Amino acid sequence: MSLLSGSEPGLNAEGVSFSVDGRAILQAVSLQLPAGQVLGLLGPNGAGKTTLLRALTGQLPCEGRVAWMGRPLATMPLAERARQIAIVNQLNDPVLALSLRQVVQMGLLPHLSLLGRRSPDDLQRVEQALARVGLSDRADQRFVSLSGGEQQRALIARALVQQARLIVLDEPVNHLDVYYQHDVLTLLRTLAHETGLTVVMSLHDLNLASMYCDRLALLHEGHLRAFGSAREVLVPELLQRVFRLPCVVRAYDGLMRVDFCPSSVGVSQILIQPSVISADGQVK
Ligand SMILES: Nc1ncnc2c1ncn2[C@@H]1O[C@H](COP(=O)(O)OP(=O)(O)OP(=O)(O)O)[C@@H](O)[C@H]1O
Repeated sequence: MSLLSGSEPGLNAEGVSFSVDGRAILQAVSLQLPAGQVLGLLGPNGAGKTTLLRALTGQLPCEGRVAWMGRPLATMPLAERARQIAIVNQLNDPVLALSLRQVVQMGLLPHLSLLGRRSPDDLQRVEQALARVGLSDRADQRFVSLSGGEQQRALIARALVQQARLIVLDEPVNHLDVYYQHDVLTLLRTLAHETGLTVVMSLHDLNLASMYCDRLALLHEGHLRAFGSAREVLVPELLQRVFRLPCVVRAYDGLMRVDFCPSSVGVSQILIQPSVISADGQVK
C-alpha cells in the first residue's frame, strides 16, 4: 500500500515535546500517518506511549504542532475535534452502569443540538454500529456484564456512531484473550482499509502489531527511536536495546515475528525449527 504520495494528509506531528517538573516525557517526536492507515505505538513501560496518544488528540498542553487533515488541532474548535476524533482509553470509562445501547448512543453527543433531540437517523446509526461490531443481540445488556472483548467492541461502536475519522486507542487488546485480540484488531484494520478510518493505538505485543498495523512507531524514554514498516522498526539490535532482552526476528510470508529470549531460555532453543502440528494432530 502506498504510504505518503497521493494520500490524504491524515495525522501529522512535528517536534512534539512534553515535560513535567523539568523531566522530559516526550522529546521532539515527529511522525506522519496518511488517512486510512493503522499506526501501532510500541515501547516498554513508561516509554511515553499514553502521553503521546494524549498529545496527538490535543489533550495535552505540549510543545510542537499536531495537525489532523492539514488543520492544527490547537485551532480546531472543540466541538469539531469531538466529532472528528474518538478516544478509547483503557477500560475504565464511567459507563459501567449503562446498557450497551446507551454507551453506544453516547457517540451521538458531539452531533446533537442544544435540545439534545435524537433523530430516527441517529438511532438507526446506533443500530448499524451495533450490527457492525456484532453486538446487536447484546444491546440491552448492562455494559459491565459484557466480556472484555465485547466491551472493547462496544467502545469502537461508540466511535463509529460519533462518525469519527480518527480513532485513538490505548492498549485496546489489554486483558483480552487471543480470540478477542484478533477480533478487535481485525475490526479496526477492516474499518481503516474499507472506510478510510485512521487508527492510532498503543500495543505491547510486537507480533500483533506487525500483523495488523501499516506503520509502527517505537518509543523509548520519550524519544521516537524508529518509525516505518514492521521490517524497518522490528530490528533485533534496536529491540534488544529498548526492551533489554535478546531477541530473534524472523520474516514469515512478509510478516515479521519477534521472539524475546531471556537468558533462562536462550536463543538456540528459539531458533530450533519448530514442529507444526495441524488441526488433525499430524506433526509436520
Ligand atoms: N502528568 C504527569 N506527571 C508526572 N509524570 C508523568 C505524567 N504523565 C506521564 N508521566 C511519566 O511519564 C512516563 C511515560 O508515561 P506514559 O504513561 O506515557 O508511558 P507508557 O509508555 O504509556 O507506559 P505503559 O506501557 O506503562 O502504560 C512515565 O514515567 C510516567 O510516570
